[in-house]
Amino acid sequence: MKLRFTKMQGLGNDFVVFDAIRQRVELTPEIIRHYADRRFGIGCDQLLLVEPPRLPGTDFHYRIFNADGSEVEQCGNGARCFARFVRDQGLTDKDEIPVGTAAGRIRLHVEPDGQVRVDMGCPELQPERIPFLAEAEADTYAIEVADRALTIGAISMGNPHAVLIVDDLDRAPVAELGPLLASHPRFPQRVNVGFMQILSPNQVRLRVYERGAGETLACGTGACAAVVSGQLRGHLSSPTRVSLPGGDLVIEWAGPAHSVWMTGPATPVFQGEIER
Ligand SMILES: N[C@@H](CCC[C@H](N)C(=O)O)C(=O)O
Repeated sequence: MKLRFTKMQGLGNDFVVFDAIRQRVELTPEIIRHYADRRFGIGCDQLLLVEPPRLPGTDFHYRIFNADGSEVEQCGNGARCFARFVRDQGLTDKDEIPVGTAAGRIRLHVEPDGQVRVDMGCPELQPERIPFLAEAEADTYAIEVADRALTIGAISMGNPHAVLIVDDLDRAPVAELGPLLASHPRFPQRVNVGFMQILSPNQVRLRVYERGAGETLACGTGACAAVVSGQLRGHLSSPTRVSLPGGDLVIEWAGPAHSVWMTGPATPVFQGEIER
């Protein structure tokens, strides 16, 4: 028996997407790691499952798994690919699609030019809800990593993010500090680590070392978290263009208690079948 899948990408952050409404998809961490493997499997940063709705007022449920097999709460580039997938597969003809994830509800808007605009919900800043071990909520936190004193922003977009500001993104120690921060004991569920260079109040450059996937070409929730952190620190104003190695996203945020909006592309790459 074979399983049908679609390979998709959002700014080079790539996904294997399964329709789990019209076919039975059984996954274990080991199977996910196999499908995600770029040599022995299909290859992806994350695997996405399209399921029937679970939350009232939603049309679908959306599950996300990192390449290491871990299930996560949220994925921004994946959300845009999800919207494109359910329309391309004839699962909906709506332009506005309410979807449930492990982090709650998100709303996907397919624009006339094919870009997808996503209401990613409100950022969570309380340390215990990120989760991050800290005495009290703050815009920045001091943290020690490999004998270095760093300053980070800590934010949840449904999934946890640490954001560092750097002077020169090309020389940022992503490969060195990314894995150390991603598994830092103050982040009990690990964390995605963003390195942001500020070019102007409305433009930044960003690289993200993702929990469970390593450095990717783009991270949608990472872009949202970076802009929230930049605004909280007084460096940015809305909207902000975020230039990632794989391309640009536009992020809008009107401040605390408001949703973060993300706009960007979603592209199918190919369809295939794989042995179950
Ligand atoms: N690439 C994603 C985020 C995927 C999940 C993340 N690695 C995590 O573990 O939280 C995005 O575009 O947001």
